This record gives sequence, structure tokens and C-alpha cells, in this order.
Amino acid sequence: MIPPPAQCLEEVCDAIDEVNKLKGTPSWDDASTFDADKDKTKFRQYEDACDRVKSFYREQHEKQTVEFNINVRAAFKKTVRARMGIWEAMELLNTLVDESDPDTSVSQIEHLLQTAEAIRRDGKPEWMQVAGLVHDLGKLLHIFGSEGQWDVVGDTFVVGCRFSDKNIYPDTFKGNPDHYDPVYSTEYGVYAPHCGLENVMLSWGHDEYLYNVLKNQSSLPEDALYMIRYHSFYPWHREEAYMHLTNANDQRALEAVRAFNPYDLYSKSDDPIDPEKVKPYYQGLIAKFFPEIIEW
Ligand SMILES: O[C@H]1[C@H](O)[C@@H](O)[C@H](O)[C@@H](O)[C@H]1O
Ligand SMILES: [Fe+2]
Ligand SMILES: [Fe+2]
Repeated sequence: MIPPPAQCLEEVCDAIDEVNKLKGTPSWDDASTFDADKDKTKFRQYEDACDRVKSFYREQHEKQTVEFNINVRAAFKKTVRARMGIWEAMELLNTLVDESDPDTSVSQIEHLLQTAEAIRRDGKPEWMQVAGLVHDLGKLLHIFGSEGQWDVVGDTFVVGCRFSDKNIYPDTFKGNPDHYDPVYSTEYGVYAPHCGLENVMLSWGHDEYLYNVLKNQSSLPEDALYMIRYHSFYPWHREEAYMHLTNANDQRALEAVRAFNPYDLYSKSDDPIDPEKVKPYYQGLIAKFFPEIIEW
């Protein structure tokens, strides 16, 4: 049945939800029941974090300049770092211990599987399970030869305009030369008001890298790519910083990322998973959304 023409914004939104339901794209209103029983005060306690986490962020906040971000993107485009499939990439990543993360001591493959399994248990669509499965694979950058962990892991933020004090450890940006730049230190910096996040340079790391690798090498829907690209952008998706740079399209992205976040964060306390047990299931999903070999 063709729905009657919509009268107002609310009806337009309802109509979009209706179409999405038909397509199997979830509406994010009924996002997650998964985090209800989690004690959220146990996660992301940066004030109480160990020195490893604090010094990680000091270094990252001092070194992620506009200049670095322009150069690293140019270098990214020049080469293919490796050729391999998704599962192989997950196994390779397993050697990394993330210095920025106060909440997980499990290996990276386990974190990916815990995220995917939590999404699966909640009855979410296959593409979202896959987003969970791969979302941190960008951390491979560290194995391919990044400068350190500061250009791979951790929360992301905008470069090219004033650093928001909603970032964690905001004082540490005083060590970043951009903090004193006459343009980069202003509210809008190099950006026009509401230019949209796609036109904004986020600090370089596993989100930006993986998004760029997968956008042309998967059949994942746009919402999955938003989840990958913005999952570490806590100052935005949790603290609502940088809203002066977003446009209407980013609203959809925000809903998708917020729907994804509890699975990423709160599954860190779930029971361990044996990769071999779930491998056949996820290899089936991988085959649906990715070519056998990815150019990393
Ligand atoms: O420490 C964590 C970790 O590196 C995650 O992979 C990233 O997405 C988070 O934003 C960050 O806080
Ligand atoms: Fe991540
Ligand atoms: Fe994660």
C-alpha cells in the first residue's frame, strides 16, 4: 500500500520509519534493551584510570594536529598495506593491547566477538552484527606501522577548530600547537557553521581508517558505516559537543551510533567467547558482506 502524503515533519519521520521497517532497517527508537542491567558507573572512569591511560591521552592530544592529519591521510591513500580476509584480520589484531582503554583486559578478537554476540542476542539485523564484528579492525594500523598508539586508538575529536572541553582530559590539549593557532583555536576554525561531519576532519585513528577501507569494499548499509566511523567520537555522540558543525544528515548517523554504543561498551563485562565456536556463523556473515580478500 502506498502511504498517503505526509503532512508535517513528524509524519515524514514516521513515514521514513515505516519504509525502513519494510526494508529491515531498524528504527533506533527502540534501540537496545541490552544495557538495562549494566552498572554504567563501572565504565569509562577516566579520572580513576591508571597512568597508562592518562599518558596515552596526553600524547594523543598533543600530537593530533591539523598538519599531522593532512599528512597521514595523504600517506594512507598512497599504499595498500596488506591483502587479507576479515577473519584473518581479526586474528592478526589479537596481538594488540589497547593502551587507551580502561575497561577491557580481554583480547581484541574477544572484544569484537562480544560486541557482535551482544547485538545478535538482541535480535538486531545481520549487518549490525557484522558492524560489531569488524568495528575495531582499524586498529590493525598499529601492526601495519603507525607512529604509535596515539594515532590508532582512543576517543576521537575534531581538529581544525577549538578543542572541546567535553573531550576527556581537556587540559592536555594545551600541549597541542593548534591550541595556539589563530584560526584553529576559534569556535568554527576552518569550518562553516553546520557544514556536516563528512566535511570535518576527525582525529586520525582506527575509526577513520576502517571507514575508508570498507566504504568501497563491503555491501554494508550506510548506518553500519556510521557506526564504524563515529563509534569513538564520544564527545559528540555522548556529550553533544561539536553540534555547531553537524547538519541534518548527521542526525541519522547520531541515532545509529547511539544504538551501537551500548554493545561496544557494555559487552566488555560479558562472559568470554571461544572464537572457534562462533567462527562458522560469522564466516557465513562475512561472506555475505565482504569480498574474500580486502585491500587494507
Ligand atoms: O579506549 C577505547 C578504545 O580504543 C575503543 O576502541 C575506542 O572506540 C574508544 O573510543 C576508546 O575510548
Ligand atoms: Fe573502537
Ligand atoms: Fe570497540
